[in-house]
Amino acid sequence: MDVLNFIPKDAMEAEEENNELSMENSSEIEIKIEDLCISFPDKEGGAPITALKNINLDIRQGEFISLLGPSGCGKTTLLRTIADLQQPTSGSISVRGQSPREIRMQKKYGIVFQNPVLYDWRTVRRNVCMPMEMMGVPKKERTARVTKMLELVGLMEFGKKYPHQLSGGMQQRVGIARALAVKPEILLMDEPFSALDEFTKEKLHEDLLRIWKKTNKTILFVTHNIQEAVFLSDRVVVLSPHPGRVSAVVDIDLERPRSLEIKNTQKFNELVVKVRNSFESL
Ligand SMILES: Nc1ncnc2c1ncn2[C@@H]1O[C@H](COP(=O)(O)OP(=O)(O)OP(=O)(O)O)[C@@H](O)[C@H]1O
Repeated sequence: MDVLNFIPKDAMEAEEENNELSMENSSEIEIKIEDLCISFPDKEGGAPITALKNINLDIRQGEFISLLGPSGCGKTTLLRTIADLQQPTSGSISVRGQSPREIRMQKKYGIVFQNPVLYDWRTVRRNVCMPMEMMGVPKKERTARVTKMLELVGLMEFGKKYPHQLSGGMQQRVGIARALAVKPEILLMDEPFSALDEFTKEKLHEDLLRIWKKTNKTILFVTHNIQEAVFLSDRVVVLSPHPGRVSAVVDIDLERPRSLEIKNTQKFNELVVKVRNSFESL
């Protein structure tokens, strides 16, 4: 079986039925970022480092947004601030009218990092289960939820394996299943595929789009890869460095559902050029 291509439709349909949010809400603003500035003290006693300057951005419920930019432009800082792992120096972020802290406390964020940080001594099932154990989800529900998530990411046959028995792409799928298992409303993904080879990455791109469509999550996806951002996103937020700021927001009006063939189209390549040309001060 080709694990990377296999995501059963039933699992996704079940997930869709379970989804508490309706597409009717899809034009609602979910995340509002206003005049956000973040500075860090300079470790050598110099002037503070301005990581982000005057960021203004509205993100709608159910959108797939990429934060794109070169190293040091503040992508991770912005994601961490939305996740309440970093506090604004000035300006504000509200999520569904609440603070990032309130949303984090309600477990409405799912976070996927570049390195999935799996526990080697736990099986795949028990890795996916772990956040639910910490939340005190009853065992019966945990078990059902893990099964559903493994179906969703195409790893049903690997539940009893340990992380070291999986490829990098499969480990990242476990990370996605674990993030989704707590039923987040918003998925925050920080360069989740950047360590993977191109073939695995492309398969995960297609599968991520299917999972996104079926679960109707809002996704914020950090990347420095222009093609990746264009292929996945509804909008690409282009960040430029020194200081980190939004230099453009590019609408990606490619039809959905998207398959890899779309990369061969003139429109895709025009959008890649448009995004590339929108960087400032590189
Ligand atoms: N905790 C911190 N203390 C001091 N400076 C920081 C801290 N976190 C980030 N910075 C600085 O803020 C700027 C933005 O960093 P950030 O990691 O958000 O960028 P990035 O776009 O995600 O980069 P990369 O693609 O390399 O991960 C950089 O100049 C970085 O050195």
